[in-house]
Amino acid sequence: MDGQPHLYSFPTSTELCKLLRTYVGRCEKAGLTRHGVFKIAVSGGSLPKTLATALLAPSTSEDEKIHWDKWEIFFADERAVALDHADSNYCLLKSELLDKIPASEGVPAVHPIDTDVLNDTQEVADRYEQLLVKSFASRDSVKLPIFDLVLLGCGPDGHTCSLFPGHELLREQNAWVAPIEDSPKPPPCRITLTLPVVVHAVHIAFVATGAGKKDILKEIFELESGRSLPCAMVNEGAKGRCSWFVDDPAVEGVAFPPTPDSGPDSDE
Ligand SMILES: O=C1O[C@H](COP(=O)(O)O)[C@@H](O)[C@H](O)[C@H]1O
Repeated sequence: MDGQPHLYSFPTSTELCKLLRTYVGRCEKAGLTRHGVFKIAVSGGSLPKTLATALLAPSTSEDEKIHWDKWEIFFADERAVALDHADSNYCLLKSELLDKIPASEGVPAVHPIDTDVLNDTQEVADRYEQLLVKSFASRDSVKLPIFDLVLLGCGPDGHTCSLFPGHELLREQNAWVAPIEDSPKPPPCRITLTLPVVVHAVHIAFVATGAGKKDILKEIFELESGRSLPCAMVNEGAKGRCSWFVDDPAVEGVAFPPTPDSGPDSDE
């Protein structure tokens, strides 16, 4: 695998969703081969809707089939709010995707935050980290958890998860999950996977669609000033394990380093 992030650009989000499904399916297969389950961390924002379109479409072949009962779903970041709150990433994923999975296709294991301690964001983060320790302990020597796939969004300011530009959390090296109480995007109190955990995953993929992402993608991929943005730091840390799924409006006029292969992770 080469040392650069892969960039897959599609005329429309319909085409993007088709390839995103193929990519997630390959990541799932690799996870199942490796350890019999598929451990995925998902983001909020615009991602759950796109992911739902990709994954809820009927499968056209056995290869395309999603084995939901083998999925363990974690949250790349979460807002410190009740699970039925409009700001909750869990709530969003549930309404967009989880509630729509046909029962006959199996039920994924979903790991939301512990909402008993919402008044203490550090404790919410600590408990989520403990959950990861338990979930990953039997497999790894748990220096860092290794997700099979982390699915990320790219905010218009270059943030990803709840890692914001210039924030001290970008320097966190020890915690797996960290609290943030001064998020520049509301709500202020959140928890997030830290950068070392995100870039340690087997695969990392960004999904960014729409003309609203054009300026920030230009900065991330073309400009020196973009190198310190959280999304660019993921690119730098994950290199060839990182893929971007974008539509044409999101990358109009953006010059990218060439992607050397013909399809998502075709070298695996
Ligand atoms: O606040 C958040 O924003 C980012 C980006 O969202 P998008 O709507 O621009 O895709 C998201 O990835 C993150 O999970 C969420 O908490």
